[in-house]
Amino acid sequence: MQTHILGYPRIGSQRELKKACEQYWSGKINLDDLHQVGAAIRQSNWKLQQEAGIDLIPSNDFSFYDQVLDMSLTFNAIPDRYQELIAKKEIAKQELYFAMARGYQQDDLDITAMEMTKWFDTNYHYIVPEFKKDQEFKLFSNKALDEFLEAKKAGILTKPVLLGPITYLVLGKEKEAGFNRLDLIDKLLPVYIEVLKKLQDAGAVWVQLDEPFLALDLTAKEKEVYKKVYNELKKQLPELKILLATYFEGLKENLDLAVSLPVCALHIDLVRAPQQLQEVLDKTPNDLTLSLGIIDGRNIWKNDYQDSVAFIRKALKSKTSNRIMIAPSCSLLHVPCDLDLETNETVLTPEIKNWLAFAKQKLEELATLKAISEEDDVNAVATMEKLHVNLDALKSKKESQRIHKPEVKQRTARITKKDAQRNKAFSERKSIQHKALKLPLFPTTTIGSFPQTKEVRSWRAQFKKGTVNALEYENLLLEETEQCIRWQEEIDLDVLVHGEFERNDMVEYFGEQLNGFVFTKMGWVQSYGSRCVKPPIIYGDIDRPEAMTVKWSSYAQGLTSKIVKGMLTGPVTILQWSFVRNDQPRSETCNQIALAIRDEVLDLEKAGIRIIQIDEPAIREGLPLRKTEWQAYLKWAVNAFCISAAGVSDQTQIHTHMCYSEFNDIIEHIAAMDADVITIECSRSQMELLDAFAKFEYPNEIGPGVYDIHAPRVPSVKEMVALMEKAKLVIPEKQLWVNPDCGLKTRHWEETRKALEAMVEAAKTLRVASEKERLVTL
Ligand SMILES: CN1c2c(nc(N)[nH]c2=O)NC[C@@H]1CNc1ccc(C(=O)N[C@@H](CCC(=O)N[C@@H](CCC(=O)N[C@@H](CCC(=O)O)C(=O)O)C(=O)O)C(=O)O)cc1
Ligand SMILES: N[C@@H](CCS)C(=O)O
Ligand SMILES: [Zn+2]
Repeated sequence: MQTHILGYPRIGSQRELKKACEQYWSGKINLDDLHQVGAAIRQSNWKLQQEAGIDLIPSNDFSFYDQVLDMSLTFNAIPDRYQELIAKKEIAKQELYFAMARGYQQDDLDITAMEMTKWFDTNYHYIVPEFKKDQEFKLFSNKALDEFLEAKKAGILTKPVLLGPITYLVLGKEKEAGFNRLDLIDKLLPVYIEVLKKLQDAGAVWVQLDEPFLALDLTAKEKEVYKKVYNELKKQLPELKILLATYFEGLKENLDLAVSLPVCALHIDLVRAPQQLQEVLDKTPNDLTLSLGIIDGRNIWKNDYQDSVAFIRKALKSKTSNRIMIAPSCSLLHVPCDLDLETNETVLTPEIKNWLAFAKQKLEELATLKAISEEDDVNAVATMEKLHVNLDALKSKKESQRIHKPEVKQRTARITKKDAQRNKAFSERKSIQHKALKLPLFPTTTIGSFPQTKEVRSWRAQFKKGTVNALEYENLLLEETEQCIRWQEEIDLDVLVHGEFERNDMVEYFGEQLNGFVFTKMGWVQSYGSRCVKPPIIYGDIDRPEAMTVKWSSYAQGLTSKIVKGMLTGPVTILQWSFVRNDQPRSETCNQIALAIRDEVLDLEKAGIRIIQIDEPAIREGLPLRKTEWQAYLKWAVNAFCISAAGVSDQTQIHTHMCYSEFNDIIEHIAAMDADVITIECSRSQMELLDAFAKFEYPNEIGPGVYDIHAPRVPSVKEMVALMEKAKLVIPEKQLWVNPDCGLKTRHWEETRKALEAMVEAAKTLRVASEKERLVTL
């Protein structure tokens, strides 16, 4: 039996990659320096796995930005707009790669970045491949081979990891009409084969092809393409051992297809879909190796050895041990690097730490599981000891007094339908709110955060270190908030925000203040590119010991006669972006958070805040990957949002915000959230996302993002007016707000100011145009 992993976190345990990339982008280090950091991370990851005794160590799981973008560069799937950059400059591949990820605004060039979207149901974002009708592919980057050779030089024969061809195509987008991207497979496959041949010639024995789509709902055409592709690979590369990796879901009705593909090994996710083991065993041909994904690659709880060993032994009854591999369920990209770095016992108590395993600890778990499962004498001392230590940790968690709070459980049990309903319908609330708020047509606002400057972050870092005391820290933040309010008044925004300077992150900040959560110091996980998040850990029943944001919002409101919008993160997003307890349904945990947020909403209202935004960017990402499970999820998720929002009076306006979402297939549920105003990220899709709202005749108000904040570029008034004119074609103007896309926290003040000034001018231009139109029709 062999152990292997599908991928290891590549940010470095001290976030070395993030720091090096950002230094490179700001010109502080050169390309060689950056490459050295990358190489050091790879070496360290390989060594760690070697030391832990992992049998089959992956390579090419490293990436400077994103593994999907790596594939696009490998196959030369470079959108045409970058040709100008290639032609104009003798550009290094690495620079072109970053330009594709982040856009390029230099030397008179203004090239937009490629789109970014969620990686399945995770909080990781990938760069969406762009395909055109006459798309050609050729080998452009040798990254997979280079990294294989690099590891080989270090004495490790790795298993290179590539995104499988079908998943790669499905993850992409047709950028013009008239073709189906899956039909590009005939052009793509020869280049895949070229890459695989090179790896084989260089000595690779195993190659892992990630095909998570094989575990999702497939069309007949997709199924056919799976057969065609893997048969062709077998024909062209009969000697190469392909490990086909599925994860994030069970194979279900695709099982027959999966086991019929002529590959050497099939990896299945037994954490998400433990029930599939028996059927998979029944159907797996003798010569197909089965890789059991038994350690949770998406969560941070210690593995249950007893359970896992039972799974492994069950598999060993059907198959010989040389046909079994064990592994984490998916790449460890989604968990933090190393629990050993959590040394501050006041942040993470030893009791709770003893329940956890991060990536490095999961390697140890894997090796231990192999040792236990291969032990013939089940009473052997070493085996029993390891099992007992594990059992003790799990028992300590199960019985801990810290987890269960009867009053919290009783409160969620008492939730009624009425708790999730506003007093009056939106049609009536609308005029009550308009009278109370007196906002102009096309009201302007922002999504909440303003630049989190180095200074703001360093105050927080110093406060956490103890070199700045609580009062000094608070005063610095209050000053920053005041400047932010003055600044918004000056540029004449209609609905102001306090700026979110007090927040390290929109989820971690709330986690830190709620009971039932613990957080880490070094538990970073890559979110996109160099950006990381530190998900809090929900270990027990959740309640709110005291108000969390009222101080900031009411201070900001006290500074101005304009309306300041209160700013909260919603229950589904807090749930989705945290590591969640695994001893009760997610819906129950979500309801507990919803009640805590509801209390905060009511406290904000009491403190005189008249508009409250409850951000729910993760509602769509939380959708189950299989459609049959959507309804059940949407029911509890939307209900949790409603519970958090519905306690207010009709006069109080509730906003929500979502980004990276497509709404077509869930629009009725978005409508059921019944937020008075929804702001959505729209600029990169040129307002196309509004079509879903238009088709549904969505009655509530909408703020489509009028400019992309992911680049430092300042948009012109003209282009924002044009985008809003486009919006007006599908949504009545009385329903429309004007705001940017979200993410201003990642920008600098200079470009933020210029862009928002232009945005306010755009709104004013729209108002004048609308008044003219009104007079003409009179
Ligand atoms: C809206 N998005 C979010 C997602 N998930 C979240 N949990 N939160 C989100 O906001 N998912 C979808 C999108 C993803 N988008 C982003 C956007 C931006 C970031 C980001 O900026 N991440 C920061 C880390 C933020 C943070 O925690 N900051 C801390 C500082 C931590 C730190 O680096 N400290 C330094 C010392 C600082 C100093 O001295 O100056 C250190 O420890 O060395 C804070 O503000 O206190 C990032 O840097 O990557 C993420 C997702
Ligand atoms: N209020 C948050 C939403 C991000 S999705 C922000 O502006 O950063
Ligand atoms: Zn957002």
